[in-house]
Amino acid sequence: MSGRISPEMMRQHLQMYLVVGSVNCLAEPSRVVQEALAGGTTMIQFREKGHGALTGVPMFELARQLQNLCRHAGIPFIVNDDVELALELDADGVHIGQDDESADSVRARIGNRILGVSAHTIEEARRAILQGADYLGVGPIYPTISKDDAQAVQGPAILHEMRKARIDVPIVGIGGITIERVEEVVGAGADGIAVISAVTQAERIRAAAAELKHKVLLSIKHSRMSQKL
Ligand SMILES: Cc1ncc(COP(=O)(O)OP(=O)(O)O)c(N)n1
Ligand SMILES: Cc1ncsc1CCOP(=O)(O)O
Ligand SMILES: [Mg+2]
Repeated sequence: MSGRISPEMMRQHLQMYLVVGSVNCLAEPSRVVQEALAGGTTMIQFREKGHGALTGVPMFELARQLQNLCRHAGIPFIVNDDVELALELDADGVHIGQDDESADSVRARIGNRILGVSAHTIEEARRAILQGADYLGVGPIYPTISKDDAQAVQGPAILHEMRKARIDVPIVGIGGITIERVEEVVGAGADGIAVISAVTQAERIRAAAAELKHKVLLSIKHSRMSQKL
C-alpha cells in the first residue's frame, strides 16, 4: 500500500469485520473463513487466542492459509496482537489493545499498514488517534462469550459519547453483536460491526455473514437519512 489507508476506505472495510481463530470455529477455520468471505465479509482479523489456541508452525500455517483466502477475496487481513507475525506474513495490518505494545511503537514498526486500536474511553480514543490508529475497536458493547478478560460491558452509549466528543475516525463496535443489535450499534455511531460468535457459531456461516452485512448497510442508510432530517 502506498500511504496510509483513507478514512473512507477504512470505513468500508469495517462494515462486516470478522475476528476469527481456530478456538472460535465449530468447522474447519479455513472453511469458516471461505464461507464468511462468500457472504461478503469486508475484513478479517486473525485472533489465535484462548484455550487450545495453536502456536508455532501450525499457527503460522493457519495464518498464511487465511491470509491467502483474504488475498483472493481482495479484502484486508489483520493480525491481532502479534506484530512480529504480521511483519513476517506481510499482513495488511495489526490490531492491538490497551494492554498490548503501545500504538506509537506499533505504528513505527508497521509503516503504512492498517493499525486498529481498542479504546474504551474518550481519552484512550484520543491517544490512539494521536499515536497513529486508522480505526478504533470499541467494546464490549454487549456481553460476550468470546473473550474471558473483556472489560465491563459499555452499551451503545459509548459510541454516542465518542461521536459527541468529535471523535470522527472510523470506529467498529465489538462484543456480543447479533443481527438484532446491528441497527442500534450503527445508529449510535459505529461504521460497522466486528463479530466472532455471530458468524463462527452460525449453522449457515455464509448466510449469517450476508445477513449481518445487509443489516449494516441498511442501518448506515437509515442513520444517514435521519441525520439529514
Ligand atoms: C476490532 C477489535 N476490537 C477490539 C478488540 C480487542 O482487542 P484487545 O483489547 O487487545 O483484546 P484481544 O482481542 O487481544 O484479546 C479486537 N481484537 N478487535
Ligand atoms: C475480541 C473482543 N474484544 C472485545 S469483545 C470481543 C469478543 C467479540 O466476540 P463476540 O462477537 O462473539 O461477542
Ligand atoms: Mg490485544
